[in-house]
Amino acid sequence: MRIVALAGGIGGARFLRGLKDVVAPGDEITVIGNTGDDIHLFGLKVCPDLDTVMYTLGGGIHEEQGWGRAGESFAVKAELAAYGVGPSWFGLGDKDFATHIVRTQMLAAGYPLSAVTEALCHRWQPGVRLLPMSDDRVETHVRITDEQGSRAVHFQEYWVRLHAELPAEAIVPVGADTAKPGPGVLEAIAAADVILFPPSNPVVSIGTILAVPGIRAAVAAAPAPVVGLSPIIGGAPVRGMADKVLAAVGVEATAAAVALHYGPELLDGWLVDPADADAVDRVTAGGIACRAVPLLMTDPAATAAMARAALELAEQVRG
Ligand SMILES: O=c1nc2n(C[C@H](O)[C@H](O)[C@H](O)CO)c3cc(O)ccc3cc-2c(=O)[nH]1
Repeated sequence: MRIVALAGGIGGARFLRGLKDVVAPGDEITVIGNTGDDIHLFGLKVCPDLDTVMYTLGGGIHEEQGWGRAGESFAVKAELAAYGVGPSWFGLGDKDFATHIVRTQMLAAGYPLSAVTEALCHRWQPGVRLLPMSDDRVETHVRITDEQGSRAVHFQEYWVRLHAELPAEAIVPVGADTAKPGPGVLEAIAAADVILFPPSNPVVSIGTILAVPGIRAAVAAAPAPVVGLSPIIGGAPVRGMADKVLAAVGVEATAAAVALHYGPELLDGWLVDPADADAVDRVTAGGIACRAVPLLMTDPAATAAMARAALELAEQVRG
């Protein structure tokens, strides 16, 4: 079976680890990774969501954080600060720097991001094919208003330095409108037997992937059933600040609202947590099959059960 998942960072990567546990030998998992979180720092290109998937599935992730490497040190970061070279609010560790140096070196040599990602994954062996949503530069910016007035800040500054405390007035994936789907992306979607939307951020992760011209239409037209898992449990995001960016696009932070935001032209099935069982009728009425199953990824067994439930729902809705 060919499974395609559109994934962002921490939630998506953790879900994929459970998916790997439940697929049969010979099944192929292709991950279309969000690159809108990418940021250029110290002359290096950092790809947080691609790296989180690669490190999580490759066994190098800092488990509690869900980003960056396990067993990190921050000597380079301290030296940069000693030179007064910022920003200091983004925690790049010494091991992580090597990834960004290799990536930037390969990009400078003319390799596209997709080839760079393949090369990095050759070391990490994540057990999935990780495709950037695009080889073109897309960077999500957030419009905010504070004492300096109204301005756009890079998503990472909004998320990490500002802790998403200010309302996000608009979310702009800069470059998305002229970006092309990365190599293999549309082909993987068309050839998929199942397409999954893991519990990633529906706006800045999966929404950004769908903003690349051609990808949303490809998912909508795909013969495969599309099943998503709610990132909202009990009316609140499990982690991160998804409610802040949902508000920016006028979507309430509920399990039902996110499903209807994707819409029945994209989704065939949607899983909600039992805490949101009241959403089942609303989602079903919206033309999307809906089931309530435990969605808290408390441990590998729980995550595997979620992945199994998603694949089962896909078979039930397969038209
Ligand atoms: O909250 C934080 N998130 C950090 N993240 C997480 C990042 O902001 C998120 O993973 C995504 O961009 C949101 O999904 C990093 C991710 C990387 O790949 C590399 C470095 C960082 C550093 C931080 C950090 O200092 N604080």
